[in-house]
Amino acid sequence: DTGSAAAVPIDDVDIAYVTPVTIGTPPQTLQLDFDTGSSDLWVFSSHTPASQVRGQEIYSPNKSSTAKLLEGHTWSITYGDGSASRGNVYVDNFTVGGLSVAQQAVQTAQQVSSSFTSETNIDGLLGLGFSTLNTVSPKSQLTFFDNAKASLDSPVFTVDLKAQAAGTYDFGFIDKAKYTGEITYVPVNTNPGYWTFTSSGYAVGSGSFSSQSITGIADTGTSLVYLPTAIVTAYYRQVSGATNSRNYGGYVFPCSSALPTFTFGVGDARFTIPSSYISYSPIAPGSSTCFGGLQSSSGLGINIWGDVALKAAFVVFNGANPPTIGWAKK
Ligand SMILES: O=C(CCCl)NNC1=[NH+]CCN1
Repeated sequence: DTGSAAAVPIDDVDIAYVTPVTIGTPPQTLQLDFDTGSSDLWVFSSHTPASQVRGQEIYSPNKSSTAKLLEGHTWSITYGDGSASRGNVYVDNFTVGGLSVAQQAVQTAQQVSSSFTSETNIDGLLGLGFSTLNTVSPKSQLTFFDNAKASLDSPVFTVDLKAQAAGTYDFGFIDKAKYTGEITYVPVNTNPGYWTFTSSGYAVGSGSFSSQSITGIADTGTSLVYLPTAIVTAYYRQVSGATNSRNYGGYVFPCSSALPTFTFGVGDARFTIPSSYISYSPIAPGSSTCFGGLQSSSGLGINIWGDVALKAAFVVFNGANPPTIGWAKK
């Protein structure tokens, strides 16, 4: 088996990407944020208070002849950005890009935090982290990828995110048309359950490459790149007018400033994030102050290679034993 589905940016700064999925019988279509940084599959639902729903599509299990309540099971999750949700659990038929899983655990939201209510283009999340992170209690549930893995031609999924264009999530195969050159694979540490790998270093603009280990997670569910303060200050030192603003919660700079590129290493390979991806967005519509796509991870306790970095590569999430992660140019 294989599957392939579009990853569509939800706004003009690629804050997140959504992918269509169908749930139940007859099929209900929702747009989910595929998230390699978590492992719960949750949806806005008929259980979500109307006051917390602002145009999102909802899943109604009572309209699906194949839905079954997972008695006595609940879930509750808080993400790295402080957003949160919780609720009940059903199992139902679930399809992504032609790839179907019967009896997929679908977590229905009874409560979502304000940032999910405000994100009107996201109808829920589909976790692609390791199932050890799943929050369902008393029995944790498997991710869509873990449920599908045995029937896939190859136990992999690939991520091809694009700037202001539709990319793809492929399951079960590696599409040679989506990348150039070789794929550089490096080990993954599955503890505690993220796709954690170690980058081999970085360079700012045309500067020299600094070889150093930077351990972090490949996270499609996070918009920006969060790295150690020393690296981030070295970057913004090259940006005139840049400052680390407590007010705006990170590095900002005049939108007119020239930004260097940012290069990161994976093994012997080098990936360059274009300046345009790092000139992330005006801090408010029409403002001449811009917020950076590269920020410090010091407040997080973890380094995160989010969409700003993933957009610069074709990434293979290899779920074999042991798992590895592969990066290629495109
Ligand atoms: O929660 C994280 C970071 C884990 Cl360290 N990524 N996934 C996600 N989903 C929604 C916001 N962020």
